[in-house]
Amino acid sequence: MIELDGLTKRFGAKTAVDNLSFQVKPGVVTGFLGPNGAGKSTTMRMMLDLDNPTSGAVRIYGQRYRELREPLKHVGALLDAKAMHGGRSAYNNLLCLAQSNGIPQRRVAEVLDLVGLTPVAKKKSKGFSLGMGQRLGIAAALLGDPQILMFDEPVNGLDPEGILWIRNLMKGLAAEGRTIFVSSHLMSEMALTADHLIVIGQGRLLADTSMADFIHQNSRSYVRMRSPQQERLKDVLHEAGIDAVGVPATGTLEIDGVGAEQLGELAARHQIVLHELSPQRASLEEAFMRMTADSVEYHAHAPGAPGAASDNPARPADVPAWGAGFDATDSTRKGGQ
Ligand SMILES: Nc1ncnc2c1ncn2[C@@H]1O[C@H](COP(=O)(O)OP(=O)(O)OP(=O)(O)O)[C@@H](O)[C@H]1O
Repeated sequence: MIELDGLTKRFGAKTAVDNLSFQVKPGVVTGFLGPNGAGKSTTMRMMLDLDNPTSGAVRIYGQRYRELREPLKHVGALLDAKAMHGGRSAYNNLLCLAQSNGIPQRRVAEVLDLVGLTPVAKKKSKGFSLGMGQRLGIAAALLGDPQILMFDEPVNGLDPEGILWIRNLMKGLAAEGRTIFVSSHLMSEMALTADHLIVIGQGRLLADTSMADFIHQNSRSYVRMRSPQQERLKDVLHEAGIDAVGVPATGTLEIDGVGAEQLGELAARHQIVLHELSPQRASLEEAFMRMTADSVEYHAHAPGAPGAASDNPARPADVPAWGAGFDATDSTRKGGQ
């Protein structure tokens, strides 16, 4: 269990983290989300005592991180995969960490095997690719077999097989009763991995809720209809007092607040052929963009970019335009740090 109580961090006039209070509980994967500059990394650094809070506190098992004896046995963290000593081999990097934390040497080979780096264990880590560096960082986090694991952008640079591997690893570790806290910009990945979400914007807590509730509360669900008799269908819906919004790009109608069953039966009564009748479940990305729209500091202004279009009411025009490009551009940026 990790507890944050009124955690605040100011850099001069800038309040990076603003009175954050939440708990990260064991047995589930907790995702940590927020737009660029929201304060995620600063929060994680304070959790690990790498930065001092301006006020407030973080408690891990009721103690500060720096008060933990042999901390790697309690908390494993991947914050910056480049933190390794580049001139040392993967094996020696982990061996140094193990020795300074009273961890048996045999554990080094175990974690290298676990992350798939055994074949390059003797190679200097400065020659590692981004993905190999991530795996080495994850190996370091796992070294002390800790109950708490914190990962900042763990899938950054990993190939699809690596992404699947870390997803299953995190879920497996949570199923063992460990506390898993993970930040990522990859919304689709977060939706598959996290059970619970902490969302921050401009340093402040925006949500502390289950994944299902977050999506439910922050997004619109609707039914999509497509028919070769679109105009007739529109008229029938209109006569029934049902508002339908046309989406020219897809040639579909979108209907809020009426179930697919009712719409299907209405169409059938009027002998209208349907080519599509599908309830739309909102994505985490959409819910996230709706919730954080007001707290995004760095807006992209790409004319015509996905998300800027106003023809789809599921993604309103006031939502920032970094929609589909967000994952890719941001993980690249992170990787360049
Ligand atoms: N050492 C520092 N000195 C001054 N300002 C800082 C420092 N570290 C972070 N900040 C500022 O604090 C805010 C929060 O930054 P932080 O890196 O924690 O955000 P983040 O949510 O991790 O962002 P991203 O998703 O872009 O990595 C930003 O405005 C950042 O510029």
